[in-house]
Amino acid sequence: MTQETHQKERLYLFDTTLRDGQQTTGIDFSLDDKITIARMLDELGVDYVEGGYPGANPTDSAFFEETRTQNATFTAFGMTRRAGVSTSNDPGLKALIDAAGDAICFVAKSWDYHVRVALKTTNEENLACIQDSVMATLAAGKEPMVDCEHFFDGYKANPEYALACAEIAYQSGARWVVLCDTNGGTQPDEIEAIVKTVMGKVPGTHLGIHPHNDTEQAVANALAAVRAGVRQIQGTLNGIGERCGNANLTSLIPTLMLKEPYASQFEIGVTPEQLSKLTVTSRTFDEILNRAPDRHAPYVGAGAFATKAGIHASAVLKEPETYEHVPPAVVGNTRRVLVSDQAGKSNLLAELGRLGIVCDPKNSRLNDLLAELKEREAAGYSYEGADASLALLAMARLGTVPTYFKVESYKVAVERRFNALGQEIDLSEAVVKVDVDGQRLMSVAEGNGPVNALDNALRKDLGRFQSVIESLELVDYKVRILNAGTAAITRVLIESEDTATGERWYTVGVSENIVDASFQALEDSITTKLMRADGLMMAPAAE
Ligand SMILES: CC(=O)SCCNC(=O)CCNC(=O)[C@H](O)C(C)(C)COP(=O)(O)OP(=O)(O)OC[C@H]1O[C@@H](n2cnc3c(N)ncnc32)[C@H](O)[C@@H]1OP(=O)(O)O
Ligand SMILES: CC(=O)C(=O)O
Repeated sequence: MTQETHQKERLYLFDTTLRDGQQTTGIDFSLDDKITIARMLDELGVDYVEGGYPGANPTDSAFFEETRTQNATFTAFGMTRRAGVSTSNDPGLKALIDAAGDAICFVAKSWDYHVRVALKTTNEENLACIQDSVMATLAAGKEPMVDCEHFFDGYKANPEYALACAEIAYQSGARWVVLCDTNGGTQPDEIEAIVKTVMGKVPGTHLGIHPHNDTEQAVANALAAVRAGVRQIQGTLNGIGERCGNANLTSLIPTLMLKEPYASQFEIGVTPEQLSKLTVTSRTFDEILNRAPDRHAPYVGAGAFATKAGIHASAVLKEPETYEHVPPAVVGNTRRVLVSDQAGKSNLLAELGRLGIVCDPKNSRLNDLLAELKEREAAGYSYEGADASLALLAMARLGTVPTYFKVESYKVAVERRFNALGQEIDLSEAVVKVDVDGQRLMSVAEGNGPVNALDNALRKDLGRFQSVIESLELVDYKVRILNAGTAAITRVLIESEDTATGERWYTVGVSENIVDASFQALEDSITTKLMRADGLMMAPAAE
């Protein structure tokens, strides 16, 4: 019997987060950001890290002075030599060649329309610009590659010229000729067909793809190009990039490693161990960008393996494969069964388990709790994102929750007045009366708004519990108005942190009155802190 050995083909990942990603509206990396992100990308296992455009701005120039990647090929980006100028007289090209880095990726025109309008030169001179720039890079001992800008649009307008640009780049010695869907409008079938014709001029082992996401098909276009023969993919972390973004490497990496026909045909530089860090990499990157991670992101979003529907949850708990396309752990994500108005008993039991609340599935109070949760959700509560409030409610209905303090009453006054200089002064003042161990405590506090004043007053004096809540901090406060008109209901979600341990939890309040809704969420937050300090409530398993 002969054993069939199957050699996988190598597929290369080229990351342009620090270059095309920097062209995203609203994203502006600092030098420190770039250094951190380059390290993350290197650890993730991509083959190329394109660091930016040395010479174009002080951050990129400094970055190239300070940074080296350990594993990935560190790449500078820039344009080919300017038309009508020799390579030795082009300061931009000199800055690129002189910059640290192992490779240079040139952006070159490949659409004759752009040559005429943007460069204002001849087709022949543009071909000479490509050739000279590649050869100068080789002469400097670096790896040249050429991003053929607008390749697909250029091919549709003038196929001979677009192909001539790709061919001259390859024949001059470019390691990679990268076909760019710069305006992002090309469809997967077109990509596949056009790449196949380019393969007649440049072998697939030297071809790359750089798709943009303007029709939300950058990932599909990258995969179409791979099926047609290219062996390098350019993309970014979390899909950032000019306009609607680039091909999302955070989605492409697991697809290439876990899905057919790619998984059997190709290997990439990312190991299964590196793949298991994908979720943390993606979320850390969002943290650097100072934005909330997309809950619905494929593979890595908090909702990517979250099950809400009762019928699904019941099956997932029997065998996860029933509703999961891959096991969440392979990408470092976790399974989550949510409790909401779509839930059944299976959801509830799973979530109670995650919150560390032990409950016999036959406990008759479970059905009552589920019914109450659904009624509360109908009234505006949302427990999906408020696990501490859910835990408190469940513990109260299935067992007991200690009464640490009882709020007898509270009052808030909001005042706007003008001082002697005519300056406007906004003042909020709250008075809270609480009963702790039969002793009435009254606190008065001011704040920059009624909710802040209330929070300050409630936490000013909780008697013997005061030292326990000292490390409690509110880190986020979200208000949502649930229906329009005079009967509007307000839902308040509060995120709290124990600054001593770094633990965070979420509580919810709902009322026709924003102050009352906030007060409910604040009370739940403080009770959670006290119960955790007493070991009566666990921190939930990580999402
Ligand atoms: C498809 C892409 O994503 S390409 C991404 C390109 N990235 C960036 O542009 C970001 C960084 N860019 C910059 O900081 C600046 O544009 C610089 C420093 C590169 C150049 O700045 P300036 O010299 O002021 O030129 P400016 O930006 O106004 O115009 C670009 C010039 O380069 C020329 N040019 C554009 N592409 C190319 C190319 N591939 N090869 C040769 N020349 C080119 C244009 O014709 C234009 O020349 P002109 O000034 O004679 O009209
Ligand atoms: C080079 C590049 O970023 C593009 O053509 O889209």
